[in-house]
Amino acid sequence: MIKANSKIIKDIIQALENVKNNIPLTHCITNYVTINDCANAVLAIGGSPMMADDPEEVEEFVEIADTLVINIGKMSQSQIEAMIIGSKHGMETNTPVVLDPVAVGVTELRNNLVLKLINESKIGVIRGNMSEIKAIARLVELDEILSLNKAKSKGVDVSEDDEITKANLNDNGTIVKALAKKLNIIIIASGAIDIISNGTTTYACENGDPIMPKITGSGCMLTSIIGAFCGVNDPFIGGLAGTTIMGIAGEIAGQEVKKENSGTGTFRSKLVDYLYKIDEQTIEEKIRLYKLE
Ligand SMILES: Nc1ncnc2c1ncn2[C@@H]1O[C@H](COP(=O)(O)OP(=O)(O)OP(=O)(O)O)[C@@H](O)[C@H]1O
Ligand SMILES: Cc1ncsc1CCO
Ligand SMILES: [Mg+2]
Repeated sequence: MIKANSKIIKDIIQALENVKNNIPLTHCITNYVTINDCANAVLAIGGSPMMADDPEEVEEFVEIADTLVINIGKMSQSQIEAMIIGSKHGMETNTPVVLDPVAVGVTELRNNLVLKLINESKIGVIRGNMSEIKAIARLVELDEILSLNKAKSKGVDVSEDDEITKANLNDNGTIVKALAKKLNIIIIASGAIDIISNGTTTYACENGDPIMPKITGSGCMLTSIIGAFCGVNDPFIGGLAGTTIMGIAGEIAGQEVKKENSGTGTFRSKLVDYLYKIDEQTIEEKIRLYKLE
């Protein structure tokens, strides 16, 4: 376990301070299922969310934004057009682009869109559950995955066979790292244990609570706050900060919900509360982060 006074944890704390001080304008083209949760998560962490998806105005928004989040959870043809225009303009304006490839691997439409975004623009970070990350690894024919059996897809949620556990952590870490290296993109696979890699260095984060996947959008919220972090931080540090801070907030909120015997509705509110309240001392006390080989 990495010690609280180590450089990487100081960097994570500094990343949070940078968000609070600079209030990154976080433009999100995202699904209407969880759009309000994403906007509130970005506000709670200290960013400024802007949610709009008309292709006619997306370039103007990217122009003023510090960062662009693209979430393909519930697309329409016009949203797809906005995502393509937005990510290309992100590349032209050096605006970091963070992609949430919801349910990639399930339909051809999603596969083609994700490949197009990866190939024709500059994506900085991809954050998905392990089913989604493996699906992308298959789409780009990553050697490390070609020999593995494909788990049955389960829509927007991770399939049981793909869940990250202690037993498969090293194998999944190898896939995440190899994909990050091949694409030159920060790859974050979330789950009971989160894996974060830049292709050279790979971390695992054990924070979180099993109640987190029982509300819709904890993944979408995570990607949105990673977007905010990347607006004012290096994308690897931003990805690490967003992932660990979301895990810690979810863990504290989950423990409170259990103690007071309430449920997922209360958890959803408490998660936003703890994203808002998290500070240096809480991060130092609670973070459970370590390096993988
Ligand atoms: N079993 C678990 N135990 C602890 N934390 C978890 C667990 N499952 C997910 N999480 C946490 O929940 C958050 C969302 O991750 P998850 O992998 O569920 O995203 P997702 O499948 O994309 O979600 P969605 O599509 O509903 O937004 C992450 O912060 C992750 O660490
Ligand atoms: C439930 C759901 N359906 C499309 S997007 C979404 C939010 C979680 O990804
Ligand atoms: Mg998701």
